[in-house]
Amino acid sequence: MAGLTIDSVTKRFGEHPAVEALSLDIAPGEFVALLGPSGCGKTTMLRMLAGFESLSEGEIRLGGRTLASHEHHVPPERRNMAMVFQSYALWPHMSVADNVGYPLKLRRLDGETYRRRVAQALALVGLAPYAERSPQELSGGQRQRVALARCLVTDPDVVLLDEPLANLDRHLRAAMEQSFRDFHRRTQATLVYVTHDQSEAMALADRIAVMCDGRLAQWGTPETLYRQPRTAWVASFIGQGSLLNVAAGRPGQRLEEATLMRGLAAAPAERIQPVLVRPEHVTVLSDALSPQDLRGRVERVTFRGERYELHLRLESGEALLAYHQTALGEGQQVALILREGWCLEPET
Ligand SMILES: Nc1ncnc2c1ncn2[C@@H]1O[C@H](COP(=O)(O)OP(=O)(O)OP(=O)(O)O)[C@@H](O)[C@H]1O
Repeated sequence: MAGLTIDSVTKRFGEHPAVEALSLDIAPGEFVALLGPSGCGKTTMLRMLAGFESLSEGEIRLGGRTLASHEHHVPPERRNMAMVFQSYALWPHMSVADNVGYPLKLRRLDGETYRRRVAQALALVGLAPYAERSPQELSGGQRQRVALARCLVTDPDVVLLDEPLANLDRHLRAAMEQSFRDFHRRTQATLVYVTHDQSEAMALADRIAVMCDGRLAQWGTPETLYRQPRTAWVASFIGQGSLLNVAAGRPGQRLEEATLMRGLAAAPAERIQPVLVRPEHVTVLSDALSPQDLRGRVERVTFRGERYELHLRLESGEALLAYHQTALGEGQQVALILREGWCLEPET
């Protein structure tokens, strides 16, 4: 298995850079997500990996081999990569088995080898009993599994997936996430998965590249992105949380309760360090307030089944999100303890 290197890749359409100086080192067999809002360049990057799009600058390598640079372009069919699209792209007039075997036919494979590889690929995605059906007779999730089987039949080094769950409903998406994890475990292929859905990326990927306006905002494991986001933009994109200004700490530092609470109590002019506070790190006390407490007013309460979400307003005017086990009245005053905060880089 070969690692995939994206080295300072830029793609311009006219003057506009869709991807700018993007570098990622992807380990062999790693499951990587490209995550970001619509228009940030995820699909363009994936299409450059597949070979459907040329590069303006930089280089893409698989193992030691250059796949693409400004001067050099290995065509898609010679990259040993497979791509799964949002739309499944199945042939409606062919059976499930023929759809899966199609890439082998293109490679002029026939006979017993052909039948064995199609059967193995269908078994891997749990669709062996559906081999002779037509794709129209399958559910959305089953069609997406046919598309997965079709891409793994060629035994690719790298599988590229472009929002493969976007057309499925929420329940089916959760079941399909498990299919993707199984698929990854069994094939050991390197997977690059494009999505704008942070919870999907967090659930699936070993590492996530968060993209913003064609650039890499942060590259790390789901845990790192959640606990140690670099900027307020990344923090707002991954999970929930509140942004407060405090007079303590420096970017990349974790603040413990005492320092955080002191830093919040300082004069407004001194509170210049942006800090992320996750809602699970806020304790809400609803009885007997004392004058030195940090206070907030409940503005909105949302029931989430296992807990309530409280949207609070601090006396400084800043908004704070907290979780709580019981419902509180809107307008109620509460005392707050912030147990932990993470210092962010100021936005440039
Ligand atoms: N063929 C093209 N010609 C001109 N501009 C393009 C082309 N393809 C993409 N772009 C532009 O490049 C930018 C990035 O597009 P891209 O499709 O890569 O974003 P994305 O993050 O995948 O978005 P989405 O999630 O909506 O698919 C956008 O501003 C888009 O308009």
